[in-house]
Amino acid sequence: MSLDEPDLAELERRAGGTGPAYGADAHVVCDNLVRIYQTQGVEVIALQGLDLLIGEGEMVALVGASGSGKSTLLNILAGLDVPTAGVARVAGVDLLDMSGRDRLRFRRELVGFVWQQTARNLIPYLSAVENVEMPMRFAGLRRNARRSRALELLDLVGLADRAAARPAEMSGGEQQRVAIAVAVANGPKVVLADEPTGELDTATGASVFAALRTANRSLGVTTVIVTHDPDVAGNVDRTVGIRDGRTSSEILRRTSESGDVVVAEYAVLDRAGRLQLPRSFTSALEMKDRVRLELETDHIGVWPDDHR
Ligand SMILES: Nc1ncnc2c1ncn2[C@@H]1O[C@H](COP(=O)(O)OP(=O)(O)OP(=O)(O)O)[C@@H](O)[C@H]1O
Repeated sequence: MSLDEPDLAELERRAGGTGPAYGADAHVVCDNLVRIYQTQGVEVIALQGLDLLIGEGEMVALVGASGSGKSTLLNILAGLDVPTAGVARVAGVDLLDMSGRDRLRFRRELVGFVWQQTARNLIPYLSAVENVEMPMRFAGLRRNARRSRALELLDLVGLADRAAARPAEMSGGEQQRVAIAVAVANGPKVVLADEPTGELDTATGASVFAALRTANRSLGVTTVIVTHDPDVAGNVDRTVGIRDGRTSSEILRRTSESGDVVVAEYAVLDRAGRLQLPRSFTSALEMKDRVRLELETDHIGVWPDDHR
């Protein structure tokens, strides 16, 4: 047998089709994720086979109309809700196959949260530094180590001088920045933020995004943010659009060689080759039910059905 020829194990692997699994290297994997809610005999399909891969250390925003499934997805990634079918994996942990104890450990050690309601993030009668220390207390870190790490994290989010302030003495933006320090206190692998700037004005919201970005870059923590903020694409690596419980579009932010930030929008092509055309495009050309496709050398043309 020549050296170039595959050996038996390789042939078996190819025959069995057991190549690397979808998203084998990704830090967050959603593969054909389905979540169906049953309320009073009525079924609501909140996620309809959603695919999403997020790399380690990436900062991604999830956007989409109200009811498109963003919070459902975030709650699943947080280990707070269980999908009906599909695969959901975060930092190597399979979220469909976990005991109650594993789930608790996952939520305490591997993920950090920032919620929209500032009051849900912080304990009102504790100072900023005591709030940041709280998760480390649960994790059993000693007092001195806790205090110095908490002060470091407050410095990271630009609040070194507010360590002694209680939540009521801080602005909404400052409270959310403390909440980011709390979320990363125990060194989670992933930070999940649900509308962290939802209650803030644009300028204050920008300071919260900046703090999330600093935490993401300096700690290397994968960051997923649900937001309605229209300017978010300029603040994150990738903006994923969710429509009707599926990923439908992506906006990528890249820095060109000359240092300019280039933002480009793409439609998502799923593994079955399905593409969701933007509603504004299909309605502008009155496309309905079916379209005609033509393969050109470097693109595919899509025309309205001319036999209607
Ligand atoms: N606990 C639940 N029971 C029944 N239906 C639910 C439940 N949670 C969400 N849904 C439904 O699932 C769908 C997706 O909801 P979800 O909250 O994930 O959307 P969203 O994109 O986060 O919306 P918003 O931007 O308004 O928060 C909606 O139709 C919603 O009514």
